[in-house]
Amino acid sequence: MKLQVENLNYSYDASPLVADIRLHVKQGEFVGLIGPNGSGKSTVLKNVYRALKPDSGWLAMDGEDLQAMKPKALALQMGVVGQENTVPFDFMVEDIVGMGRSPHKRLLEGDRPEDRRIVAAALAQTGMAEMARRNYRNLSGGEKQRVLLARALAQQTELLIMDEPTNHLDIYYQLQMFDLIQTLGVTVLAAIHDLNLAALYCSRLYVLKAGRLHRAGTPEEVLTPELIREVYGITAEVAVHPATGKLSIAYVPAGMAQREAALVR
Ligand SMILES: Nc1ncnc2c1ncn2[C@@H]1O[C@H](COP(=O)(O)OP(=O)(O)OP(=O)(O)O)[C@@H](O)[C@H]1O
Repeated sequence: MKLQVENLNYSYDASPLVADIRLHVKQGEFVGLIGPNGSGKSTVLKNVYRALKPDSGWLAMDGEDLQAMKPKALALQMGVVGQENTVPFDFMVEDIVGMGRSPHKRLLEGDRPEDRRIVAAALAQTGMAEMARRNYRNLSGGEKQRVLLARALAQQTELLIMDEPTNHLDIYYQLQMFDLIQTLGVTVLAAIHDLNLAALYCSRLYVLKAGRLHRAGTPEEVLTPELIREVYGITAEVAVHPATGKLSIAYVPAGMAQREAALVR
């Protein structure tokens, strides 16, 4: 399943918030969307998963116009792990994960043994099996995030759109979640804040700055100290880590850099 976004423009009010966004995710690719707070990552993703309607632009999955797709057809092909993780009612964890099966069922059809098996597998894969009967509302932020991933896994789509899917997770579950997603071999577009995680898992990155695409390329092409300074305004050292063979980024706080400079003088 490939995803194409061409010349996406979106504004919440009169001034354009994201403009001329063009991004492509090839079949099976894990692509990251990075950029500072407020740069428009969620806005782009919301246009992709149709929580927002583009002012203009063309978005497609395998060449099929996303905006013209019926909701059920879309839900069979695109799973979403969004930032918003509140639910209005008292649902049990397994109920929420079970919602991932609804696009696969006919109207009012109950759970089939296959659905129960898939839900149980998704709960096990995300380490939530023992909390299956807990009230979702009483979970921690990280546990909720794992439930929402489990729901997306139960949906069994070929494309996953994820908005900061690991921001509440401890480091074990951050790695476990991305490892798991990688082994699924599905196509992924994910907004990611942690540049080290992005470097570990993404084959390509798109960098947003103030609603515009600032750079695109492999982590090695994109995550240079110069770009990190341009986009985030901080000093960073970037090296290939011998243990992973991937880029590793160390941030140098401004105060520390000044003290170092003073010592050298
Ligand atoms: N419903 C809305 N109405 C008006 N402005 C909005 C709305 N939602 C978001 N914005 C603004 O749009 C800008 C981009 O927000 P967005 O959530 O897309 O950024 P982001 O890159 O995902 O940020 P973060 O890293 O903080 O999650 C922000 O300045 C935000 O305040």
